Formats: sequence, C-alpha cells, structure tokens
Amino acid sequence: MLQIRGLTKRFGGLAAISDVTMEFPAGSLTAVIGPNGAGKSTFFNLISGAFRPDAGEIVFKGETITGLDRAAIVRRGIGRAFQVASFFPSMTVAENLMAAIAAHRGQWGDLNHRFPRQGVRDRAMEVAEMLGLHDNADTLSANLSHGDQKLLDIALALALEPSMLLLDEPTAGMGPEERWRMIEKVQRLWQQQHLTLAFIEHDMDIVFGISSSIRVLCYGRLLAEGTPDEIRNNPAVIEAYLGTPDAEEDA
Ligand SMILES: Nc1ncnc2c1ncn2[C@@H]1O[C@H](COP(=O)(O)OP(=O)(O)OP(=O)(O)O)[C@@H](O)[C@H]1O
Repeated sequence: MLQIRGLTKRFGGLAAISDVTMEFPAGSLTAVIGPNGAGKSTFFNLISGAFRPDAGEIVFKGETITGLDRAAIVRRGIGRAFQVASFFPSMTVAENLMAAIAAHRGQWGDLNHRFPRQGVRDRAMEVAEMLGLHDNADTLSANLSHGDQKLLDIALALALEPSMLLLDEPTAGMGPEERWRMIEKVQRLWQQQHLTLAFIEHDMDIVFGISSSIRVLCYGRLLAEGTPDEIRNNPAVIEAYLGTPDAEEDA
C-alpha cells in the first residue's frame, strides 16, 4: 500500500529522518515507536506532505506521491490526525465535519449556506457515528472533553474517505481508562473501514497489545521492524529503547 524508500529530512545539520526504507502493507495496523526526538512526527509529516523530503521516495498504491502538497495527498487517500487535535473550536462537531467534507468535495458554496447539501450532512453524521460523537453533533467543539476532541480530529481525517490513516499519538494526554476507550474505537474503525492504519504511540501496553507490526525509529533511522514478539526480543531495541524487563520494573 505505502512504500518508503531512502527517505531523508534534514533540519540544518540535524537529520531528523535518515535514509528510512519501510513498507506498510494494505490492511495492516502498524505502531511507529521510538524515543523522544526519534523523528516519528517528522516521518508522518513527510508522508502527509507537511514537509518535503530532502531525498527518497514515497509510493502510495503504486504511484509516487513524493513532494505533493497536503491537499493532493489527502485526495490520494492518506488521512492524518494530529498530536494536538486541530479543528475550529467555535464551530460545532457537525459544522466542523461538514466544512471538511464540503471543502474536500470542492463544494465551497455549501460553507456559506445555512442548510448544506443533504449528502454533506449525511456523511458528517455517518462519520460522527463511527467515532461515537453523534450525541455531541451540535456541541461546540471547544466544549468537548479532551478525549472527544481527539476523536473529532480523527473524524475530520476520516470524513475525507482515506484508505490509509496516520494517527500521531491518539492517546496523548489521556488517563489509562480513557486511553483504552480511544484505542478500542481506533481498532474498531480499522476493522470496519478496512483501513491501513499507522499510529505513533508511547504506551507500550497499547503498542504491544494491538499492533500487527511495529517499526522502531531511533535518531532518525529505522532501528528495527517486525511483529510485537520480534521487537520485544530484539537486542538493539532493548538496548536503545525498551530496556530490560528488570529496568522497566525498577522504573
Ligand atoms: N520544523 C522543525 N524544525 C527544526 N527541527 C525540527 C522540526 N521538526 C522536528 N525537528 C527536530 O527533529 C527531531 C525529530 O523530531 P520529531 O518531532 O519528529 O520527533 P518525535 O519522535 O516525534 O518526538 P516526540 O516523541 O517527542 O514527539 C527533533 O530533534 C526535533 O527537534
């Protein structure tokens, strides 16, 4: 589905992503992990077109998307949700979703109409329902709980009908219970919508609990990739990132 070859991004003298090559097969649920500053968000920013790579190639569904801008990449089918949820706080959940859908469909006129086209509203409600936000459709986004704001951010990405979704720390800032509620929703979404999903996550219980595959970045390089069992037992990953089980217990 998505192939990355030799991807490199420098900020001045720092190689935030350095010669990274990896694949995300169709239908996979992949965790991208690594220490703070490893380059995880930069990696997602490169795939989603927020940054232009200095070298390398990004191929999605057999076509190169390297260097395309964000809107073009969304149109190709890659959606992205952010570490800090991004939406219009002074609009309701439904209004945010309808604006995203109308803009994506090029139906700009609908943004100025009090009554949008039925198709736009229907799709907005469908997506709100997928994320369990339908009861809050008329709630001002600024008044949503932190968890629901993160869900709205995912809903906005989903509203644009992606086949691949990148989630940057979907559980950031949540308590343990809320985290698992979020992750269950993400997992259900992945199954029901037949998505290819990649997510950045720091909670190792979640990472090892739900991923079919894990990629480990460290200092901008791909340190390891494999199944949860392979990663758990990989000496380089243990040394650079996970630590020994004893060290984890001590911590
Ligand atoms: N726009 C930018 N300009 C300059 N340096 C940047 C920029 N974005 C990221 N960096 C640097 O690139 C490196 C990788 O950052 P990045 O945010 O991708 O790491 P990360 O693995 O997502 O970290 P975290 O887990 O803390 O979110 C860091 O040293 C960071 O300071």
